[in-house]
Formats: sequence, C-alpha cells, structure tokens
Amino acid sequence: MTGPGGTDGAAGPVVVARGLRVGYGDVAVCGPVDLALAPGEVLAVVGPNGSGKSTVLKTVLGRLDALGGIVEVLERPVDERERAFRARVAGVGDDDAYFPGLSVREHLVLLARGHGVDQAGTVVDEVMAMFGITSRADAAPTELSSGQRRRLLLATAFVRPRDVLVLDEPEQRLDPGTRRLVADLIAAEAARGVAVLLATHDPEVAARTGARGLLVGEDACTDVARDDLAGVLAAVR
Ligand SMILES: Nc1ncnc2c1ncn2[C@@H]1O[C@H](COP(=O)(O)OP(=O)(O)OP(=O)(O)O)[C@@H](O)[C@H]1O
Repeated sequence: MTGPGGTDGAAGPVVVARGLRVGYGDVAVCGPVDLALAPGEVLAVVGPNGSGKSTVLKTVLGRLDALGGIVEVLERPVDERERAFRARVAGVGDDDAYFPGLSVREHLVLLARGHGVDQAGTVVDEVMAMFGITSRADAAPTELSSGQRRRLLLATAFVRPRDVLVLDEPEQRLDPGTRRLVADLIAAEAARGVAVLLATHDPEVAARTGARGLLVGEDACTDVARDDLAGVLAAVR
C-alpha cells in the first residue's frame, strides 16, 4: 500500500518517542513516554484530567520543548519551524485563534492555499459540508456556537495535506452524531495511511477509530492493547 506521502505500508514508525520527558519549566508532568506510531495506525493517549495528555501532544507537535529524551516525527527531531514538518503534520489543539475580518470559508481557503492545495475552494466546500458548517460559511468564527467553532477547528486539519494527524480530544464540545462522524473520519485517515495520534476520554471514539492506547501516569506511561482500551477509559479518573 502506498500512503499519502508516498510511504510504503511496511514503513517504519513516523512518530517515535523514547524516554521522552514532557512538562513545563523543568518539571515533568508525567512518567517518561515511549511510543512508536506507524503510518495507518491510531494511538489514543488516555489518562485522567491533568495527567499530561495535552502536554505530550504539544511536545510531539513541537509547540513545547521536550525536557529530555527523544521525540522524532517523520524520522527527524521535532521542529515545527521546518517546512517539511509543517507541510506533513496537521495538529488540532484547544486553541481557537482566528484572523479578525475573515469568514469561516475564507479561513479554510487561506489555509488550504497556503498548503498548496489544488482547487482549494472545492476542497474547502467539501470539508465544510462534511463537518456540517456550510450554512455558516460566511459567518465570522466568533459568531459560531461553541460546537460549530470546534467543527471549524477540526476542519482546518482536513483541508490541508497530512501524513501525521495529531488531535487533542477531538470529541470535545461535539454532539454525539458529530463525534461519531469525526471518529469515522479518523478511521478513514488511518485506512489511507495517515498516522493518527489523539488524546481522548471517549470509549466510542477509541473503538470506532480502532485505536490502541497509551495510558499516561505520574510515574510511567503504559501501553494499552486495543481490546483493553474501553475498560481502561471507563476506569480513568
Ligand atoms: N502552561 C502550563 N504551565 C504549567 N503547567 C501546566 C501548563 N499547562 C498545563 N499544565 C499542567 O500540566 C499538567 C498536565 O496538563 P495537561 O493539559 O497535559 O493534562 P491533560 O491530561 O491533557 O488533562 P485534560 O484531560 O484535563 O485535558 C496539569 O497538572 C496542568 O495543570
């Protein structure tokens, strides 16, 4: 199988962490992280509120410096300033910052064009329809409901090229139908060879995406098999 970036199905991992320490200042928020994520795989980072899931994701995205250990994406040390990194790694966090004066559609077209997407307008219209925000295309993001803004934020990852997709609690603020839609979109991404790293509290998202897990703990981070993930999520608190 050839993946979106021309990667072979049997290719090695595209996200690797070894003894990775993440945190703020010089204080680690959780145990060291070891993971390897290959094209077409979904890994769900799970754990209680405040355990460090977002911090792990931000470090993988290069938005936060590692305190120690190794983190590599696409076989290079993480550096979000690198053109190849920005071109191939799509991340959605909690932050919704928008340009004043641009509509929903204009935001998405700007992003798609910035990434050199052919027929950006058509792609954006398809993605807006997929996320059910077409009727709000001409609105400013500030005029959207909280869940609609979340749909827009997720849409930003789908209007641009990507080999690695990093999503922080994609289920946040979404109604149940949209949560299922997003889970199915993530599964489809994996099926076409994208490596997906996500944080979630939602057993349904974990199950529908076919994710295996990484349980983030204070002293250690532990691998969780796919079949055990729903039980671990139910027990997390
Ligand atoms: N900017 C920051 N500066 C200092 N500490 C922070 C900062 N952001 C988060 N923390 C702390 O780091 C720890 C891990 O936070 P993080 O947001 O990674 O948790 P999480 O597992 O994603 O939680 P949740 O399930 O609530 O989203 C928490 O104790 C939090 O208070």
